[in-house]
Amino acid sequence: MIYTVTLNPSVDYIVQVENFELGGLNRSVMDTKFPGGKGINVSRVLKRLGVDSTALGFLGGFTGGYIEKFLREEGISTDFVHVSEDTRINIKLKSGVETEINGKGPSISEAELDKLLAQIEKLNENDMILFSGSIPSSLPSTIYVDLIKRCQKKNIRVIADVSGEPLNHVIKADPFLIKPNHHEIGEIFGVKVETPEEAHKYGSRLLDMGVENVIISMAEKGALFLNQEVSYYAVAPKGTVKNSAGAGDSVVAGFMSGIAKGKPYEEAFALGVACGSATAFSMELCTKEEAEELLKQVNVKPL
Ligand SMILES: Nc1ncnc2c1ncn2[C@@H]1O[C@H](COP(=O)(O)OP(=O)(O)O)[C@@H](O)[C@H]1O
Ligand SMILES: O=P(O)(O)OC[C@H]1O[C@](O)(COP(=O)(O)O)[C@@H](O)[C@@H]1O
Repeated sequence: MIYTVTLNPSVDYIVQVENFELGGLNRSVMDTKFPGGKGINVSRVLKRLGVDSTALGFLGGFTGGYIEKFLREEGISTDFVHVSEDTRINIKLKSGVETEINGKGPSISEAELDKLLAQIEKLNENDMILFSGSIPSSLPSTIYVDLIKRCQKKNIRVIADVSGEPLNHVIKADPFLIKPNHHEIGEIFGVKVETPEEAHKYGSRLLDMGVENVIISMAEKGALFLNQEVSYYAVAPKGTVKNSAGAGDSVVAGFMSGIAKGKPYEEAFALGVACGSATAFSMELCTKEEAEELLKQVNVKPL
């Protein structure tokens, strides 16, 4: 079974304003909301690709209730720990450019965390688990390392999509796969990463530190896949961006679905890139049909 863990889910409030004026009264020309948070997006895209997963993490309040109901209506299996504070709302403001305000999220008590740890203890060797997204402020930045180690003791394959300080910890915990974007990998090494060649250079350093596989996504420039045996680069398909929130999560979902179906890394990676771009070109997460259509344009080359 595949498990996705979202410690800090969100309701994503997507609002479009023409000529946004800071400090003024702005009225939206379009607004909508979706369940969000990285693992949740991955579970939703996996479902569309025909792969089942169970979504874990913390949900609370009316926002948490909305997410849980939405996921169940999509046929996604969920087993969230219910917490006393409300799940956050993240604002995705579109006005020519995309601006995001992500909330800090509810605080998680020790008893609530213990419930998640007990769920992890029940997982089995053939399971695959994704840890992704920010960490609620009441939990330590090393929490993912603790969770990863518990999974590794059971030989569970661990994928992590995290950023900032938690990423610095996770890269030392020998995960099966991480998926930083080019800004996030640049932050690890205190450099700017702008070209596939630069991404390759710093991705290789992560492999030397013990990470088994690395996908570095580079928005409109596409993505790289690296491990000790191969390095691939895929240029992103061309199209008009409607809402890029969830594009990175879709790369992870496409790749995980390929792995779950026993495809070689090269194919799983190509599907990941197609899913990422298909999500960027739609208001919501990509459908299977949209991803398969774009897959025809994804050309994976050795780098
Ligand atoms: N402007 C774009 N044009 C085409 N594809 C895009 C664009 N933005 C994102 N993508 C696709 O989505 C993937 C993930 O995007 P990226 O912005 O790097 O991830 P994240 O959301 O994690 O920051 C890219 O590898 C690419 O396939
Ligand atoms: O946990 P974080 O880092 O605040 O990110 C949460 C946000 O990221 C998303 O999961 C989208 O992530 P990506 O654009 O990286 O795929 C949103 O749904 C959510 O609002």
